Amino acid sequence: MVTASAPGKVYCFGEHAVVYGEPAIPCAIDRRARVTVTERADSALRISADDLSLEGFTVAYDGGPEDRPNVDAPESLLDAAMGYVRESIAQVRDLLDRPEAGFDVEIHSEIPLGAGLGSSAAVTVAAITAAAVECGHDPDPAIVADRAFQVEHSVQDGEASRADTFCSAMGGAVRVEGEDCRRLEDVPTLEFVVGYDGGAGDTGALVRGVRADRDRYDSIRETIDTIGAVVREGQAALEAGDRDAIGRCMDVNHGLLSALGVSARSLDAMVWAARDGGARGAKLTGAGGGGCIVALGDGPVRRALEFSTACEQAFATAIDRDGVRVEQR
Ligand SMILES: Nc1ncnc2c1ncn2[C@@H]1O[C@H](COP(=O)(O)OP(=O)(O)O)[C@@H](O)[C@H]1O
Ligand SMILES: C[C@@](O)(CCOP(=O)(O)O)CC(=O)O
Ligand SMILES: [Mg+2]
Repeated sequence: MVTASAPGKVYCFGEHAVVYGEPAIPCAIDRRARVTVTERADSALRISADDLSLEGFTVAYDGGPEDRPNVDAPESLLDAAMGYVRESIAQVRDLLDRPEAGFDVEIHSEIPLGAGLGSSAAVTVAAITAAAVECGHDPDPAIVADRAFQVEHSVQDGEASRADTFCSAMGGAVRVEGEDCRRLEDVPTLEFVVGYDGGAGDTGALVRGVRADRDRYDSIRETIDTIGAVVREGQAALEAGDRDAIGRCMDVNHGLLSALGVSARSLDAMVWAARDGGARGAKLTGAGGGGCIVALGDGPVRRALEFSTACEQAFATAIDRDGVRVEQR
């Protein structure tokens, strides 16, 4: 039995535009998904996920060619909920050339689902690591990041960048531009507050919507280019430790994400509540549509968010310098 954990993330800058080759800078945060994997004597896959918004359930796949789950829930719901774990196991079977390997997989996560904090990447990175280590193979985090990207790419119908998965595997602040992924070592300790509206967005659908508009409108292509320019300014601000400049870039980035159509009334309300509470900058994080915002600030910002009717939960968080970790083997 092996347990691995991997962090969620916030985007300082660059979500959505990163899908089209612009740079992005996500930061790992101190909220983790923990996945425990035990190899089975047969080739079945049994997944237990008690934090799922569908109230938590266990599904078992028989591992045969049909490979259908044995629980009574609509297939589309199960596929959406379990796709990341099934594909993670498929990647490990491929990596280790063990197509018949069977596993019990148990997931516990502190990261709200579909809220822009990268729960899917964290679950995927932790599941791949735990399953590989359980089979006696200690994978390099860069290999895990690449395999986890393949998972997100396939589950999200080809609509994924390497940003979330690389960040979760490596930890810290990272910069991703196409295939070029690296850690940023000179980023100061930043105090973030996350505001969560209790809702979620559909990452695949939101990315497809932006892509359709980008194919149709020059203004959307230019907005995406401009997000790239903001990320470059934001990187310089981060490396200089200039919090006012970092905050300004976050504010501009939020405006540009609104222009792409991926914000929401609740996200805008939380962004303004955070700014009213003294945040140096605030923006939505992740795919948008609902879920979380990230603000640069501390206690007063958290309290301002708690008073906002749009906000269901607010918490302080910090950059987690650790990426994926084997917790128990
Ligand atoms: N605790 C969990 N247990 C099982 N699956 C999870 C868990 N957390 C996340 N997932 C998977 O990730 C999906 C959410 O990913 P996504 O829409 O990309 O949003 P985000 O990555 O921003 O949280 C969930 O629908 C589910 O498939
Ligand atoms: C919109 C996007 O840039 C980030 C999605 O982040 P999240 O899954 O909402 O946490 C998509 C991607 O980079 O794969
Ligand atoms: Mg995701």
